Amino acid sequence: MDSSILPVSAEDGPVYTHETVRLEEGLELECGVHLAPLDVAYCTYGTLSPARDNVILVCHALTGDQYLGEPHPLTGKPGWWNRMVGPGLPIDTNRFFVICSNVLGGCMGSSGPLSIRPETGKAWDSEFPPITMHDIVAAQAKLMDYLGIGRLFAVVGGSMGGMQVLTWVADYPERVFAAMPIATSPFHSAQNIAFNEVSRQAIFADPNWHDGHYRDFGAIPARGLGVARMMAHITYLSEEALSRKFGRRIRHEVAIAQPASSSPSLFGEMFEVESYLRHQGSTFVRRFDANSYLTITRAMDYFDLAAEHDGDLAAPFRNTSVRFCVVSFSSDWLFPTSQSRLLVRALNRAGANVSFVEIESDRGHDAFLLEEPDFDRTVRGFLNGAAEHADLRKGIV
Ligand SMILES: CC(=O)SCCNC(=O)CCNC(=O)[C@H](O)C(C)(C)COP(=O)(O)OP(=O)(O)OC[C@H]1O[C@@H](n2cnc3c(N)ncnc32)[C@H](O)[C@@H]1OP(=O)(O)O
Ligand SMILES: N[C@@H](CCO)C(=O)O
Repeated sequence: MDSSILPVSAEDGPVYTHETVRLEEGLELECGVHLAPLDVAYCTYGTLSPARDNVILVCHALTGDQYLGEPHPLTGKPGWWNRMVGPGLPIDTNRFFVICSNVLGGCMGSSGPLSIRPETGKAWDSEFPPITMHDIVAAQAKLMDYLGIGRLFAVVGGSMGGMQVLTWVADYPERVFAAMPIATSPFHSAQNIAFNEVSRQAIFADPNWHDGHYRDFGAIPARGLGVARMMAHITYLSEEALSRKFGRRIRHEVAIAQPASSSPSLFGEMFEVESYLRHQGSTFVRRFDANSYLTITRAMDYFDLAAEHDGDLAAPFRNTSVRFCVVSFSSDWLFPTSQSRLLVRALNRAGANVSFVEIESDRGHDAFLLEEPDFDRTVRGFLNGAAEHADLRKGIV
């Protein structure tokens, strides 16, 4: 293993890097397929300590990627957590070395439907094998092996990122010191599977779907994927947030732009909220692949930690030494606080060291991506407190 690719002090290298590693040995997936080679695309922020003990792995959500701190290469938009990760920010890169990798199944450089299948020389497209949260985390663990990082100081993530956090602790308990699952759940609920299914059906209904081989036809199911995102985006917000942003306002320039007609038109006027959702749908299809969307939503649907342990959610965490901080948002109706409470109760039954914070916010599920001072204080406090504890323990041992 060549560990020299990582800067180990500020003088040794840049504070931001992005790379893709190709692991020829590949990965044995839960479905039985041996996926080789395995590509993992990742970004790092900050500087690795000489003892390699300051690593925070940030796990991204369904349509996130490794560009949490830097502008997105396709859209040019700021990194999705650039207000959270950086020098002096709650996840302080003056202290911590942050790694974020594109999930297995994703479309930003890690192995997924866009990758070339060695046997055919063509992209996998819709034939990419089904994956689970365990596979996603196993790919990250292989990246950590490659980088020579044995133990993570912390694993942090929101939404599907939180599912990965829990999977890390369940699958690699000895490799995690602290864990922060945010706006997440130990299982994907029936309601959330239902929403995912509507998104998927929107994609399948697009005439450009072509059974997932749309790229062979030089097409993409943009309408279907766009509608999928529009629908999903509603679930990331809240009634209060939508009312505050748009109310029942009409988008006048659209209404005025309608062609003159003697008969009244059913859609002569467009509500601001309609325009907003169309914008969210159309910008999304420029940066995301439909087969990746299907692959990852299915991995979320399969996620149910208790079911894997005969219904006992405490089982995967029994006798864990990991310190947890579970965070939920009061207006999140996609991953409601009740699901975080279930998790916290199970962690308590398992004898885990766990704290729980429900952040008061009326901005719904995506609040974890937005400016929320109480949330920032919670993240900063937990990570710095855990770091002090880690240092203290080092002194004792
Ligand atoms: C953890 C992860 O991995 S997540 C990473 C995935 N990334 C995302 O989900 C990003 C997409 N999501 C969003 O943009 C989410 O709405 C949020 C919550 C993250 C951002 O929220 P906010 O900052 O409040 O932005 P808001 O929801 O108002 O959207 C702003 C966009 O809507 C557009 N917009 C606002 N009002 C209207 C309107 N009436 N008509 C058309 N467009 C509109 C803005 O121009 C802006 O466009 P841009 O993003 O292309 O610049
Ligand atoms: N905005 C987030 C929501 C899901 O957590 C995403 O697109 O991944």
